[in-house]
Amino acid sequence: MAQRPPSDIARETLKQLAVRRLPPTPENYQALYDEIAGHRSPAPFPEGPLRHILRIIPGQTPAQKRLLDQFEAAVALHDWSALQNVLVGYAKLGLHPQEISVAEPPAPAGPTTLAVVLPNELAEQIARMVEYTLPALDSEDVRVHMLGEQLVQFLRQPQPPVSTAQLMLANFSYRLSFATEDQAAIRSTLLELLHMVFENIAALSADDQWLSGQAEALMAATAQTLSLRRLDDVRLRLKDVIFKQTEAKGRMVEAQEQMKELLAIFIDRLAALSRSSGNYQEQIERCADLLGKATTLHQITPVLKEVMAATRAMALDSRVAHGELSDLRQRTEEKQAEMARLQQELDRVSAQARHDPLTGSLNRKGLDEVMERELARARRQGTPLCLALLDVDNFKQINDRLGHDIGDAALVHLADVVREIMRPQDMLGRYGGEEFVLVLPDTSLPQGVEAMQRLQRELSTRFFMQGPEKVLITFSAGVAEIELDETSTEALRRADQGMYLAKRSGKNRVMAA
Ligand SMILES: Nc1nc2c(ncn2[C@@H]2O[C@H](COP(=O)(O)OP(=O)(O)OP(=O)(O)O)[C@@H](O)[C@H]2O)c(=O)[nH]1
Repeated sequence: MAQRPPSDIARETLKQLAVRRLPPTPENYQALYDEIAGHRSPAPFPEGPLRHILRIIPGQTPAQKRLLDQFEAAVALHDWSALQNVLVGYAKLGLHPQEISVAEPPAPAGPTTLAVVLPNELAEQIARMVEYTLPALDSEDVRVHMLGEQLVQFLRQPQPPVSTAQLMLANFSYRLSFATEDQAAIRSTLLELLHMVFENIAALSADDQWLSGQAEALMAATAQTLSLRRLDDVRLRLKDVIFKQTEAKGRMVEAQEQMKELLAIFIDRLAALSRSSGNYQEQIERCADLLGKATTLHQITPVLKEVMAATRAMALDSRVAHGELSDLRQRTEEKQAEMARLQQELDRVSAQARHDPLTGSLNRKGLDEVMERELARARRQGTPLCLALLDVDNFKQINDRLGHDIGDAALVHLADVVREIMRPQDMLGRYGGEEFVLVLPDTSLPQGVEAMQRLQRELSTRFFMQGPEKVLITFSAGVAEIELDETSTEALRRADQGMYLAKRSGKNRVMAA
């Protein structure tokens, strides 16, 4: 079919616009034109959007500037293949950093291909930061891990170009923002769940003061944002709760068993009693019958004898049964009284619990009280008071290698050595999982540091034996002397910082804070 000249098609298009009463917009004109011409016109060149891109792509280095000029020319000429070359040029800037010389700040215009590269030290710092971040993210988020690993790999190449690093960092941090949002949501949902569990424990144990007290403490701990220390606290308390619940359940099962036994004996006795009274009834009826028929004293005498014997046997049986039953009742009452006493005792001791059940050292509550008491005394008497915070070194390894129970035993060993080595007036409290606080009255900072170092030396000579294996337990510690205007919490925070420094400086050492 012969092609119609464009002027013809244009005329026809205008006519059709009028005939079809279409608004004369460029889109309607284009669509009608295509219809009449019988083909689709090529899409217009996107000059506007491309000029927008032109304004934002980097053009600092001479190489970038050169490519920018080429980009502008390609847009002006509507030249797709020139544009393609420019894009390939940009990609190469990032792909071959070794061909690009360092230029920071950018060198004056020149013919060589130059790009700004990241100083190696900075690149390494960023790489490490990304590396440290990755384990904290959800391992199921494959994309963020992949982007992170690519970024780390790229940053560890010699002289990574800033522009590529910037792009990769932007991609990674975009993805990271979702991942961290997810993490925050997971944490708060977990906290809510924990909170619900604790609420449930509290509701179930409303009549047990100790349990509901512990459950309240757990609820308070989970009402705040999470920190490792708080989690440790929650874990320890939960351990206590589980222990107490298991113990209480065991006692209940035992009591139930005893009650069942008593009831079984009781039923046996009742059955025996009704059996013997049934026999008695029969005997008496038979005797009454014989008596009715008897006409002589001779005939009556054996009947009377039988009645007497049956009555005596019945009375004896009743006495025995009565004796046994009152014995049973007494034993039941004693059991009940003992259980009530045990429960009261347990509640009383638990309510006042100041000690950690594992190591026998003070618990947080006991420690707080002791610190306040010693602080008041030190202020009254004008004597120095030191707080030392010690954390067992590499304790996770002990747990992982020897098991949690042996880990527990190691903590008990440490507490025993502390009690043996330190002065009687020094007090030991368990602050968290493998963290302990020592309250050292009448002790200046140098003396406190000296005392803790002595403890370290002694601990290294008293091995924690595991069969034939000698397990060496060491710790890092920070020591703070409480200042005049300071609270014990503030001093403890300083000691914590000292301990942290001791860990950072290689562990098994004591730092004054
Ligand atoms: N067996 C036992 N382990 C506990 C107890 N409380 C805390 N832990 C464990 O102690 C370990 C502490 O590990 P980290 O905080 O990594 O410390 P670490 O291994 O001592 O390392 P550093 O402190 O850096 O020397 C964790 O594995 C806890 O599970 C406890 O009561 N018994």
